[in-house]
Amino acid sequence: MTKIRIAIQKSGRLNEDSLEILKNCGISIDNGKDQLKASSRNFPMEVFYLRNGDIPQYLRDGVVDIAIIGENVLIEKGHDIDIAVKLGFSKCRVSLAVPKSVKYNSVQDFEGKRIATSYPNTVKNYLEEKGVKADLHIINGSVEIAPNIGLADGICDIVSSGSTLFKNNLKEVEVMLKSEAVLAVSQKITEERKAILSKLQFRIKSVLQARQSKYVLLNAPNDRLDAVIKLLPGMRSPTVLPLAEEGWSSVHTVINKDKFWEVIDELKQAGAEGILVCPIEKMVL
Ligand SMILES: Nc1ncnc2c1ncn2[C@@H]1O[C@H](COP(=O)(O)OP(=O)(O)OP(=O)(O)O)[C@@H](O)[C@H]1O
Ligand SMILES: O=P(O)(O)OC[C@H]1O[C@H](OP(=O)(O)OP(=O)(O)O)[C@H](O)[C@@H]1O
Ligand SMILES: [Mg+2]
Repeated sequence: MTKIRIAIQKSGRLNEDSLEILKNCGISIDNGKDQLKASSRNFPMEVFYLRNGDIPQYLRDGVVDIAIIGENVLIEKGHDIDIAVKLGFSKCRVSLAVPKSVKYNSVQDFEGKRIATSYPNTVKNYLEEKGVKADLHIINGSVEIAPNIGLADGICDIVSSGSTLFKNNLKEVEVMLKSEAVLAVSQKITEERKAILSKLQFRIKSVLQARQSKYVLLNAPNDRLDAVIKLLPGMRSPTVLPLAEEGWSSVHTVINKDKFWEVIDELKQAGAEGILVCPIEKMVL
């Protein structure tokens, strides 16, 4: 039987969330400790556990068909690789930073300076576009220490909370790109495996939509129903059911989780009571 071959980071920041999203898609993976390859019991899929930085080459060679990888790595090493869907986790940016004490005006300040980074292509392209020439020092980790030990004048690295920059007395001065985990696809994927990919994509979409949404149940007096319903768009329109107590209704709907706290005060003011908010496991539109 044909299986789709997916690359997942062996260990590191993407590993857990990548396995979690497959699990939420109902895909069980037999996973022995220290195994570099595993198969799914209930979906035509083989999983390869690889280093994040090696994955673009595996995709290019067609050794794997798809991968869960940081968009930033594709920008650095995989311009020829397609993105099927953005996965909404491991959000970060790739930025230039300099010591806090340095007075910074513009990207032109990097002219002739030494920049330490693990993302040389990204920095080179960014600076070329701005007409700036700098001297790049490629290092694989602990990049933020470079200015403190006299290795570089500035750095380019991943920033999320900013705490690593802060602890190393650096400040972020240019955001070069924003990134999140994505499902990437090899250009060499066969038609047969594309059919499996489209099944997987359908499941991932349902999981991501569900993660973004909450199921809301509330009670409202019938004479306030119109005002309550106006605040609740729902998937099509809210469900309204009579309560056992005369003159009251129960309203059921789906709300985008980012909007929930905004809407709740308005709902209370409009007369809603006993508001319940529940997670949604899957959502098929
Ligand atoms: N602090 C962070 N916050 C959010 N996302 C991050 C952060 N650091 C890294 N990422 C994202 O997670 C990906 C994996 O990062 P991680 O540090 O685990 O691996 P790595 O050392 O770059 O790769 P490898 O697997 O080759 O060792 C990065 O490419 C980036 O997309
Ligand atoms: O802005 P922050 O929230 O501090 O995150 C940024 C840091 O996270 C990543 O390092 P990681 O912890 O993955 O270590 P690594 O260099 O060993 O990959 C990245 O390389 C930064 O150093
Ligand atoms: Mg890291």
